[in-house]
Amino acid sequence: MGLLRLENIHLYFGGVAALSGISLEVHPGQIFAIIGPNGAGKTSLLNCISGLYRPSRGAIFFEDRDITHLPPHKRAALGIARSFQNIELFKHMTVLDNLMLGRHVHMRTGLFSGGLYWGRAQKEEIENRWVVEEIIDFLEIENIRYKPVGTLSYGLQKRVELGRALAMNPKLLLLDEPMAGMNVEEKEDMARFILDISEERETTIILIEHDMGVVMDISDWVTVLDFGRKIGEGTPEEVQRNPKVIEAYLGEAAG
Ligand SMILES: Nc1ncnc2c1ncn2[C@@H]1O[C@H](COP(=O)(O)OP(=O)(O)OP(=O)(O)O)[C@@H](O)[C@H]1O
Repeated sequence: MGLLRLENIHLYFGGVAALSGISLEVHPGQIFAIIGPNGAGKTSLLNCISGLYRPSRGAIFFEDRDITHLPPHKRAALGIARSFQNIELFKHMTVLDNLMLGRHVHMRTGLFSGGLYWGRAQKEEIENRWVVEEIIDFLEIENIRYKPVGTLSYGLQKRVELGRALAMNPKLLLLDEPMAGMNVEEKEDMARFILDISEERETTIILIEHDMGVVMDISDWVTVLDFGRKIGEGTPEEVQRNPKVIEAYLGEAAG
């Protein structure tokens, strides 16, 4: 059974078709890559999955439940978390506080409850702190937990953003170009964390990435988009041999 299923997704902006009839199935535990040239529709597809965009046509199922009409926060509560192409953290706040904010989807008492609920809120806060400390260990960012995010290097900020998505304990993690703008060493670290998230935390991952070396190294399955259509899919080996994919994208990426 697929964890996530997209059926015939169409998305229009005015007269422009950003996505034309995309169907796909993501299985539990997969690292599932979406690749394709600029403007192919990758981010639009991710936005349809997270709920930021509502498809013009088609349906989306998560754990066999139709989520097509659910808003982003309800999808997040079901276990779908995302990171953004451009870092969207609170730069003046510490690493720890940014990660604690990532826990808010799990707080029953809410951020501003007081009085009567104080005891429960305090207990939840302590539990949340445990979860976040475990993520801090996992991402090896113990020594920067009290630093304001804005003072960190780009690579570390991306790692904190990953941590914030992980703080939601997602079943499905959506990563939009997690390695963009990184140097080789930072990319290697990020690739290792993605593999560890998949293996140790048993989280399914959908990944948009332009670095083909990384994609082919770490993905289980690759889907290729071009002009809003799916032009190929398969294992990394299959996709690299697909003439349509080579013509539309890989030839250009390799050259
Ligand atoms: N909010 C929007 N309003 C209007 N058009 C949009 C919007 N978002 C995306 N598009 C259009 O939809 C098409 C697909 O864009 P999208 O950003 O999904 O591609 P992409 O594959 O993620 O590209 P890149 O690799 O450059 O990030 C493009 O033609 C783009 O101009």
